[in-house]
Amino acid sequence: MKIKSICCIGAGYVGGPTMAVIAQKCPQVKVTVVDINEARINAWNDKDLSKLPVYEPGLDKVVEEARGRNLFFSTQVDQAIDEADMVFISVNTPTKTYGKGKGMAADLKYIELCARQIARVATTDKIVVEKSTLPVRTASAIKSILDNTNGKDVKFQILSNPEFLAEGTAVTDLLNPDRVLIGGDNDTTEGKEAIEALVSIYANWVPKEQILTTNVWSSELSKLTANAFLAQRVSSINSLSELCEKTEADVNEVAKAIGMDSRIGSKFLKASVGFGGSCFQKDILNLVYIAKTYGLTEVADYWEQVIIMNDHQKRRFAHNIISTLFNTVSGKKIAFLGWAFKKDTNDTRESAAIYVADELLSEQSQISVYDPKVETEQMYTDLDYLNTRSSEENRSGLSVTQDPYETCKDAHAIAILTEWDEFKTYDWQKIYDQMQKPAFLFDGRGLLDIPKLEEIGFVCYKIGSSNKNL
Ligand SMILES: NC(=O)c1ccc[n+]([C@@H]2O[C@H](COP(=O)([O-])OP(=O)(O)OC[C@H]3O[C@@H](n4cnc5c(N)ncnc54)[C@H](O)[C@@H]3O)[C@@H](O)[C@H]2O)c1
Ligand SMILES: O=c1ccn([C@@H]2O[C@H](COP(=O)(O)OP(=O)(O)O[C@H]3O[C@H](CO)[C@@H](O)[C@H](O)[C@H]3O)[C@@H](O)[C@H]2O)c(=O)[nH]1
Repeated sequence: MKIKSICCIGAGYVGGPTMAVIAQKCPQVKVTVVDINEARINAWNDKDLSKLPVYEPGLDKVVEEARGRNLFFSTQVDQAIDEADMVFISVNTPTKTYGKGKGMAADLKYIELCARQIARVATTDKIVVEKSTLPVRTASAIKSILDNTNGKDVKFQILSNPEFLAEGTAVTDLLNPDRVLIGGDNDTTEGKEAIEALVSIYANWVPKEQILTTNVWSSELSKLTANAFLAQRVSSINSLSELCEKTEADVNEVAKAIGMDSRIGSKFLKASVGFGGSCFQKDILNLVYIAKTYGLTEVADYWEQVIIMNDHQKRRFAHNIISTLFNTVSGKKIAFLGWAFKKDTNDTRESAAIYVADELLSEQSQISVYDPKVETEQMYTDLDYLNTRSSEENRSGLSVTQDPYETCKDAHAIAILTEWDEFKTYDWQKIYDQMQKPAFLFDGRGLLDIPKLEEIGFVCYKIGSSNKNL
């Protein structure tokens, strides 16, 4: 089966970049990305490419090439579904905030709405592709909805095609993926044809040996597993960062030493203020919930520890600032460099910065933030979402500037929350001169040249080293 038209429901951090790359690499396929969020669609259609709703290095070029040729962004969801041979579902699947499984299970209401909408609208056979990250066995629920509510004898095939891109490197990850995973029904001719149809899309730029096909359940579970393993490495090294601080070992040296063992590997061993992002915590909680649902208590507890460690790491960083600043930050200005959950993205979901700010605001500090890509209102939305204090209190406790020197001026301490490269290039002498003394600096990312800063006069804390001067 040759795919001529693709619809993707959800124009977010995954739907937008993924479809832009598919459109760029498959000029013969019409790709329409739809969303109910009109402002987001308008931003995707903005002539000014710096206004795209997702900031990713290189994305503007890909969109520029394909948009209007075979890549379209629209709010006409029904029309795009009906036209398509293949429909990707790439909507959000956040942690449930209500009812059974609150705080753990994935909220699948948006997925179910999509399935019902596809069933209602479809007049021709469709391959429905799960691009969102979903609990294992969700495909059977989607299939049941599609088969039972269409009523027009339309045939549906369900594929699982989880996305492994990381934000900040989305375009290069999509262009050169380690693997593309496609789960489908290998037992039937129709299932095999559907798998082949999706394989042939990716084969336009991904070598065939890197396109892995499995059964649907393995594919769904592999996505949660991959994120759990990655996050586990960060929590593992973060747990040791605390031990390093007590023992005069250096976590970067330890990471390098163990990472040179090819069985361990060197990636994802960077100690930090804690992992953030929209995926790791959500997906591990989901995995824990699934394990609990099957009565697998030990399995659930094992993975939950990754989250417990991460929460500890964020809290520990904030408490360390408070205790170092003579046990009080009340009324003291603390400068935050970075708010995004990692560099090269404007995404702030679950960013460690939010939690560190929340702890410090509870101690009545005055926070000033600079982040090169995050909008001011987003920071307030992030804090308000925690519900710790009123929106007015968040606004009076935290201010935002567009100038890092302004942010750091008169501060008692600077905290590095995101590893933006530009922070390394600042005039640190100038920053030091304009700060309160002692000028404390807390590097939550192991980003800066600490000996050089100490020479200037800063009193530095670096995650995972013994910090003898403090
Ligand atoms: N962000 C990542 O880096 C990443 C990577 C891999 C996988 N994922 C997974 O991909 C999925 C999407 O993540 P995201 O970060 O792109 O989310 P997102 O919140 O950025 O985007 C989701 C979009 O779906 C839209 N939407 C929701 N319901 C809709 C409906 N019924 N009809 C039309 N549009 C609808 C929302 O308006 C939103 O714009 C999640 O399951 C996530 O776990 C995310
Ligand atoms: O050694 C490391 C590596 C990462 N992090 C932090 O971990 C978080 C997540 O980083 P990263 O995984 O690079 O970004 P995400 O965009 O969240 O990507 C993850 O989550 C996506 C959504 O499921 C998956 O598709 C990706 O494969 C997976 O890497 C960030 O806060 C990083 O700062 C560290 O602290 N130390």
